[in-house]
Amino acid sequence: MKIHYISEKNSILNHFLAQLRDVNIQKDSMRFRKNIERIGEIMAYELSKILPYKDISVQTPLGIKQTTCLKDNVVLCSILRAGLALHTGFMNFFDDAENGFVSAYRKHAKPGEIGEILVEYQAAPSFQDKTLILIDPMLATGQSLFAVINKLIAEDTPKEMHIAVVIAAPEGIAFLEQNLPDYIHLWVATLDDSLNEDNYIVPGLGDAGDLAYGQKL
Ligand SMILES: O=P(O)(O)OC[C@H]1O[C@H](OP(=O)(O)OP(=O)(O)O)[C@H](O)[C@@H]1O
Ligand SMILES: O=c1cc[nH]c(=O)[nH]1
Ligand SMILES: [Mg+2]
Repeated sequence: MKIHYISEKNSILNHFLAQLRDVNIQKDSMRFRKNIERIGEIMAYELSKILPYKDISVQTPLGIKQTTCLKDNVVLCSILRAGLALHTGFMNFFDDAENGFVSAYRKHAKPGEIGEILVEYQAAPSFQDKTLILIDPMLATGQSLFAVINKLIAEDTPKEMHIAVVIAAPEGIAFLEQNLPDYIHLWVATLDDSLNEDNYIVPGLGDAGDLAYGQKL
């Protein structure tokens, strides 16, 4: 797996990340969602730098410009729920991408246990020979992404696969590195210290799905 850490240089990304984590600013769920969306836009731009491009000519009102545009079709696929706001950010830049949505949840997980990950709902196009970008803001143990990827690649083979996460724990990165094929790219906005006993990322930001959309039963 090729890993890209995109907040190593200072940029406005760090400003958005700081707001995401701040317990006081988190009370404003609209700002939380908007910051995740803005981070999605930045990640989409960084990721776009390594995608394949093709030569094209564009007719302007005054002449013809030889330039380039994306070569392959892109499919954006996010994991419910927390992936939705990040998905919107990616969609703002990859505006003609196809889109997919997959659910992943932990069945009977007791505190401190990972539990079985169930991937039940899936509404996604074919991504055979396309660029698949899998979107989820939090990479904790890596079990959710692993379960989703296994289900997806059992059905179709993308030409390229990119995983985009906002905050990653070293444990989750190590798990994906050991268990996923080398050709996959992992894009990490920021790397945190570790997981706590409930498999939450520390310092992290808390529960991304709840902060964006409210607590669930
Ligand atoms: O790496 P893992 O240990 O699998 O944890 C990460 C998962 O946890 C979060 O979703 P969550 O299960 O909280 O669902 P939600 O988005 O509905 O809140 C997050 O968005 C990931 O999908
Ligand atoms: O820290 C974490 C871990 C999983 N899911 C979250 O939303 N936050
Ligand atoms: Mg959650």
